[in-house]
Amino acid sequence: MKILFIGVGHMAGSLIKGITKSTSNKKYEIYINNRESTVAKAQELNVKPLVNLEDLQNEGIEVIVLGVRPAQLKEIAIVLDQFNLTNVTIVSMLSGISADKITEAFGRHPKLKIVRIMPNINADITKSVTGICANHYGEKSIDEVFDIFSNCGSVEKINEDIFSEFTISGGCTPAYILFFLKAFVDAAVKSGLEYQTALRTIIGSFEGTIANLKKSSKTPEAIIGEICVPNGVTIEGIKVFENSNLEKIVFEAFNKALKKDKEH
Ligand SMILES: NC(=O)C1=CN([C@@H]2O[C@H](COP(=O)(O)OP(=O)(O)OC[C@H]3O[C@@H](n4cnc5c(N)ncnc54)[C@H](OP(=O)(O)O)[C@@H]3O)[C@@H](O)[C@H]2O)C=CC1
Ligand SMILES: O=C(O)[C@@H]1CCC=N1
Repeated sequence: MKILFIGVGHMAGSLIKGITKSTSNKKYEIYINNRESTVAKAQELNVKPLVNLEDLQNEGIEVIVLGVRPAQLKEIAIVLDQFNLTNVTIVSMLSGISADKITEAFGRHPKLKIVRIMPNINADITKSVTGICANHYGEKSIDEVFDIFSNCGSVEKINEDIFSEFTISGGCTPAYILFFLKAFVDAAVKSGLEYQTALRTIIGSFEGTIANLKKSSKTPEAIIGEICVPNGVTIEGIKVFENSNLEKIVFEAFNKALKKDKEH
């Protein structure tokens, strides 16, 4: 299957690395277009450059993955709309842009097959959690698109009416988790730990805790209870989180991002 990625920045680059890393049977032929840097990026990622988008028909491209920013959809849709896209599936990773809005942008193709995905930046190490949904015409292609992105981690079918909520939960949380992790590293460094030691220690603690939670049947609250020795040390930090209403802060951050996603 021939797949063309248009717009190869952080997210599409991570997805391409994930797909090329885990596809052992050479099932996919990956092409990219990233304006002037098409050839250089193709070399870097070891995929094929498609410098002129007019060649997409001659090359027999079956799936076009849009990796541009939401604000760049219109300019790319105008270009693609000139071609016959009857046998092409458009895959969009654009946050907040509904399948209907994508169809609107492609004015000449009212029956465009559209599949939306919401991956995260961990795709290159095949650890993305990717949401997927399709419009009516794209339903026929959803399973093959599901298979493509299964090479980047797990994939969840999500109703489009809850796609924004998935976006914050799966797409944004890597940044929020790293923000939290960094705050701990900074605190440890301020307390006197050397930076690399602090980073190694906090990363190790995150990794171990997540692995433990995954294999355990216990809830996060139960494990917190086991760590907080009565009258011990950990509980003092938990009290600060509780008194500063950290949960409310997280809820507000989640909902602020959600509102923005729904505003598009
Ligand atoms: N970053 C993330 O973690 C996630 C991002 N997403 C979604 O992925 C999309 C891309 O995000 P991200 O990778 O972070 O953004 P980037 O800005 O890193 O990547 C966008 C890329 O598109 C290229 N581009 C822009 N216009 C065109 C065009 N007309 N033709 C060809 N290439 C073009 C840019 O090239 P140039 O360098 O020349 O400007 C750039 O390389 C967004 O829609 C976002 O919502 C989804 C989930 C997670
Ligand atoms: O910040 C963004 O808009 C994108 C969508 C999900 C993660 N990054």
